[in-house]
Amino acid sequence: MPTPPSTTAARAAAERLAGLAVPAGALGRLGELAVWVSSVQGEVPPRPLEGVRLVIFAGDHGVAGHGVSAYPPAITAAMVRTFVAGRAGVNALARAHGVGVRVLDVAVDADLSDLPAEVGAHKVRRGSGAIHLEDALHPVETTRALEIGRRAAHEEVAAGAQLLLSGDMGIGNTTPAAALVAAGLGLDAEEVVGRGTGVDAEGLRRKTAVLAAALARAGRRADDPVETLTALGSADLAATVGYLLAAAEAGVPVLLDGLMAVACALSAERIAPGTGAWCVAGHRSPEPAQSLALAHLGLEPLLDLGLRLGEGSGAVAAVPLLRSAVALLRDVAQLDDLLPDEG
Ligand SMILES: Cc1cc2ncn([C@H]3O[C@H](COP(=O)(O)O)[C@@H](O)[C@H]3O)c2cc1C
Ligand SMILES: O=C(O)c1cccnc1
Repeated sequence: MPTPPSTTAARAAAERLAGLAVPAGALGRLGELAVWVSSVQGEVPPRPLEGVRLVIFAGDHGVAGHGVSAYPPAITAAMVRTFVAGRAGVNALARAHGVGVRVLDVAVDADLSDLPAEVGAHKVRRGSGAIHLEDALHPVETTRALEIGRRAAHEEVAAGAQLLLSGDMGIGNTTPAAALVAAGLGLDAEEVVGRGTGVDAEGLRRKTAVLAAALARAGRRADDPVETLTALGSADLAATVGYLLAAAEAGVPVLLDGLMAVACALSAERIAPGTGAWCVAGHRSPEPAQSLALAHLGLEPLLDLGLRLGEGSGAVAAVPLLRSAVALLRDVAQLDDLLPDEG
């Protein structure tokens, strides 16, 4: 279990915030955010956030062959190549905001061995199982995927990361991610299903049926969070869970993205209660399952832009807000220091 963020630092940060040369409460959520950064860093004022790193976990999903996405599975491998080339949506945002990007092929159903070796060095399998028909993974693969994600986080922390973001790439992945949320919160398919890349009414019906069949197939196995990953998740989602678990254990804060990141944070919280305290929510996705999971974790997203891209984009877009919060609590004078001494 992760140790909680420092309450001593949070108290001292709240005191510093209350004394700033601004009207009480005028910094709104930026003030709260600055206090949170202090508490996860254990430092007042908080340190400027250097080493902000995004790891994108890529993989294919058997359900993508069953009409649950508006796009074909071949997009997954093409987008992995695009991340490596620096030309995806999240690359543009990451360059604008000084965020380092790394992509890992955990379970893409394609041969990407021509890409730099580190991309596919820990590939678990080619595609995860179609969860309405079969388990996503063999239990040994779940363990391996969790370990790959943990290792990625440890490597980033060892290289100096002070804030970690996770990204996703995989056509069809909003289906297993919604299944993780349904399993974690005891909800039905209809309550968690969303349009993902933009399926039409017929697609939404198919996706709901796939989700309902998957949840029925998993049955009581959904009561156990690791079994849930095996039955209803995927290798790339399990790796993301491992990444979030390791970040919290290392005491490194996490900025969450959309549905996949938040479904994995919910899974991580089920495995190791307290993980969510190390997370802040970057944005609200239109996917209902993301809002349901955020509410359960007690997280209120910073941005609400109608963004439904994934890749870590909503987290990267929120990085300037975290940096703004830190700058305010570090650099603004104390009101008492501006006033002439009395007496
Ligand atoms: C060109 C393109 C780039 C993307 N980047 C992220 N996603 C996002 O959309 C997919 C999930 O939605 P669904 O479950 O409906 O397939 C994932 O690949 C996710 O990363 C993309 C999707 C497309 C088509
Ligand atoms: O919530 C997300 O991050 C999301 C939604 C739709 C498609 N891809 C990602």
